Amino acid sequence: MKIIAPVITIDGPSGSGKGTVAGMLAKRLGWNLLDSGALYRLLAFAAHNHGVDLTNEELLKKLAAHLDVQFIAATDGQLQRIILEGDEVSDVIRTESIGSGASQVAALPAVREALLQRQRAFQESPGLVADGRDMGTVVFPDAPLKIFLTASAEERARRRYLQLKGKVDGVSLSSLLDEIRARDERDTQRAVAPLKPAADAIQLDSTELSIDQVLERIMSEIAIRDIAG
Ligand SMILES: Nc1ncnc2c1ncn2[C@@H]1O[C@H](COP(=O)(O)OP(=O)(O)OP(=O)(O)O)[C@@H](O)[C@H]1O
Ligand SMILES: Nc1ccn([C@H]2C[C@H](O)[C@@H](COP(=O)(O)O)O2)c(=O)n1
Repeated sequence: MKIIAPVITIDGPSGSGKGTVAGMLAKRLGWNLLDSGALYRLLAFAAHNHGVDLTNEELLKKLAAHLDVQFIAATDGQLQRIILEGDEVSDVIRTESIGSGASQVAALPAVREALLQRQRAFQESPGLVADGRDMGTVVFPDAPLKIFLTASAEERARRRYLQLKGKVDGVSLSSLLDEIRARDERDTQRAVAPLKPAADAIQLDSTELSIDQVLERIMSEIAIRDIAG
């Protein structure tokens, strides 16, 4: 009999801290990690490299189905690495402009369909922590623990500003806030798999919480459910 590995989903808007918390949680539990946003970012990046327009649903669907990508799991000294067509792209896909492109391609139903099985394939023993926008609603609807992580747009822009300041030229708090609001609008208003909490998700507002406090809240929900053995 095949044992189905448990999944913890963490969904929420950009900058709420999903990726950070998902990575820490996966490490603490010794589970696999799915950064689903990276797949949409990789597609936007690959489209740019191959000269594919971000509105060309047919070509993007083909590109998504054949995306040559490798996720190399984090080790003690190193974060997860992402390799696209043989090149390391872990950092270059993190810009706000690739994020915006990802949000555009993610609104196309054929693209989401093409990436669905690839995401579900991450559900392997001993368990999976998956972060994104539709992990709890569409990709892993049976997950035993679903978190919907939020924070005010102003706090999310502030976090992003601190993250990019000194690394990216010309970064400004007000333009980051505008970009975050535009991405929220596109991700929540699209027709297919919009960003929204699953009916059975636990909503956690991290505006006033540290990363460690968020992690401990999630650990206590795991303990209550006795999910991680
Ligand atoms: N609770 C928190 N308090 C302060 N800073 C935080 C908190 N959570 C995350 N951060 C910081 O905010 C920044 C954005 O976090 P992160 O990339 O995890 O967000 P995200 O929700 O995954 O965003 P995206 O969806 O755009 O990838 C990072 O620099 C991270 O260290
Ligand atoms: N499950 C997902 C994950 C991501 N997206 C889209 C929407 C986001 O704006 C974009 C980039 O994601 P991020 O890396 O910032 O988490 O990708 C989605 O539609 N569904």
